[in-house]
Amino acid sequence: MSVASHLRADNVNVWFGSRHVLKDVNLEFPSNQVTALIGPSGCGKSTFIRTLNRMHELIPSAGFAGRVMLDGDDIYEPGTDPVNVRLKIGMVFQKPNPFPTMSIKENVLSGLKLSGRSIEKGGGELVEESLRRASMWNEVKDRLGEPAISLSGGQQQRLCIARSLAMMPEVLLMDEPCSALDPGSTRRIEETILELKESMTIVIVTHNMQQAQRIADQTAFFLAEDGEPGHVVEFGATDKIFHGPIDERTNAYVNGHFG
Ligand SMILES: Nc1ncnc2c1ncn2[C@@H]1O[C@H](COP(=O)(O)OP(=O)(O)OP(=O)(O)O)[C@@H](O)[C@H]1O
Repeated sequence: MSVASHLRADNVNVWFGSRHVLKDVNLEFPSNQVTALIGPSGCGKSTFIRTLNRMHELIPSAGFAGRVMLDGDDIYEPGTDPVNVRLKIGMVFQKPNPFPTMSIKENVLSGLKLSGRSIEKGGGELVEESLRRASMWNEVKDRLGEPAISLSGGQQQRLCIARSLAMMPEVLLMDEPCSALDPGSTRRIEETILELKESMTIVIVTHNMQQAQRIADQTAFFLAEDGEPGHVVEFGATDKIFHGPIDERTNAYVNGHFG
């Protein structure tokens, strides 16, 4: 298993208009590891994760400074195509967002089609592989032509994961992927994440402290204090953040005293 560093944020700063919302974020995401981003609402976790694949810049008032290095190359380097960046660094959102009337199979292939990539041999093998990796092949293999809306919420979220996987990303960003799901579906997604990390780098925003401890190798605690921009208070091995944090604010947050 590779331990080479894969994704790295160097001095990331973010603004919305003139409002500075993230200050000097430096984080490292080694390959084959899951990193959890935790912190109270509004501290900038979603904003930060969107800088990691250049989705942040789709917001008109968005400002950005810093570097995000993918295997040594800055994804913000002038001349770099953001569409290519987003193919390598996929994203799964809080609310499952499959195309509701498109079939399960078409949904898996939809990201590829939208990006204009060619699909080999009708895509059958890729659909199967992606659904297997998202741990839902056995559930849907006999109903690939049915619309995505016929799936449960948890299945729809795994379909969205399969859609991302069909693009063969190197990194998967997940913004609270289980917040709309029941505990059973949440567990299944967590199992999927642990399997996926064997082949990619994963960054996940979560409000669920148990979830971070179950799946994350390392954890970063974000905080925005007294109108100041959000920043990383503490970053390290998940066990250390939850059971031996250095900073008193981390200790208070992970033990549910605020946020
Ligand atoms: N599109 C936007 N335009 C202006 N301000 C925004 C926009 N999106 C987020 N913000 C502001 O940026 C700050 C960080 O928001 P963000 O959603 O990243 O926080 P978060 O930690 O992910 O919160 P939550 O846990 O509630 O999802 C907040 O003050 C928010 O109001």
